[in-house]
Amino acid sequence: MSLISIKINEAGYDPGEAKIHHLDFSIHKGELIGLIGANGAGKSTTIKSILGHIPFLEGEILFKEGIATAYLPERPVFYDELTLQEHINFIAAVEELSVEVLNNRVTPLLKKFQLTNHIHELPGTYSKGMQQKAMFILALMIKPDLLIIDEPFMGLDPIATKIVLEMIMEERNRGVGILMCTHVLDTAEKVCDQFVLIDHGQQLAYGTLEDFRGTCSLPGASLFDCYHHLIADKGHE
Ligand SMILES: Nc1ncnc2c1ncn2[C@@H]1O[C@H](COP(=O)(O)OP(=O)(O)OP(=O)(O)O)[C@@H](O)[C@H]1O
Repeated sequence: MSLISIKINEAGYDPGEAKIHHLDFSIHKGELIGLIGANGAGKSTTIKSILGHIPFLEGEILFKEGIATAYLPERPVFYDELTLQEHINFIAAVEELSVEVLNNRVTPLLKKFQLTNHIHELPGTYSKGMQQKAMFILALMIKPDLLIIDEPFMGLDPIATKIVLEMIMEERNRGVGILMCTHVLDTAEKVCDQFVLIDHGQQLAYGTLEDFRGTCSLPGASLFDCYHHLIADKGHE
C-alpha cells in the first residue's frame, strides 16, 4: 500500500482558473520521486495541493492512516524571535517528544550539520545553507514517514548539497517516502527512483528513467535529454 496516493483532476487558486489539470501518482515506503518541470509548470502548486493549502481542488489525496508527514519549503521559514534551540523545544512540545528521544534524534543531526555551536542563535541570521540545514533538522525531528521537499538544493554550495543529498538518501534508506521537487536534473537522475514530469499543469510523464528512455526511443539518454524530448513532443519548448 502506498504512503500517499495523489489524484488531482483540477486544482487552483481561484475558482474556474485551474493551474493543475491532471495528476495521478503515488509514493511508496522508501521511494524517492522527483517532481520535475519548467518554471511555472505547477510543481509548487502540486505540493500545496497535497498539503491542503490550495483553495480549489477536485480530486483525491489519500494518506495512509497514521503517517507523519514533514514538509520542507523552498524558502526556509523561521520564527523571528526564536533561536534554533527554541524552535526545537517548540516542535518537541507540540509533538510531545521526550527529552531522551529529543536528544537521541537532534544531537546527531546538529553535529552532522555543524550547527551545534549555533543552537542559541536566531536561524534568521544564518546563511542560506545553514538555514536549509536547520529546516532539515526541524523536519527530521519528528521521524517522518513521508517527506515533501521543494527545491532542496537552491542556494547551497557543493558541500552543503552533498550533506543534504546524503541526508535525503539516509531517510529514504530508513524507509521514508520522499517527494522532491527540483530543477537539478543531473542530481535527480542519480538519486530518484521515479519521476513525475509536469508541463502546463498536466502530468506529461510518470515513471523511471528507463520508462522515459523507452517512451522517447532514446536508449541510454540522460534525464535532461528525455525531459527536453518529452516537452518538445508537446510543442511547448
Ligand atoms: N499564489 C498564487 N496565486 C495565483 N496563481 C499562482 C500562485 N502561485 C503560483 N501561481 C500560478 O500557478 C502556476 C504554477 O505555478 P507554480 O509555482 O506551481 O510553478 P512551479 O512549477 O513551482 O514553478 P518554479 O519552478 O518557477 O517554482 C503559474 O501559472 C503561477 O503563475
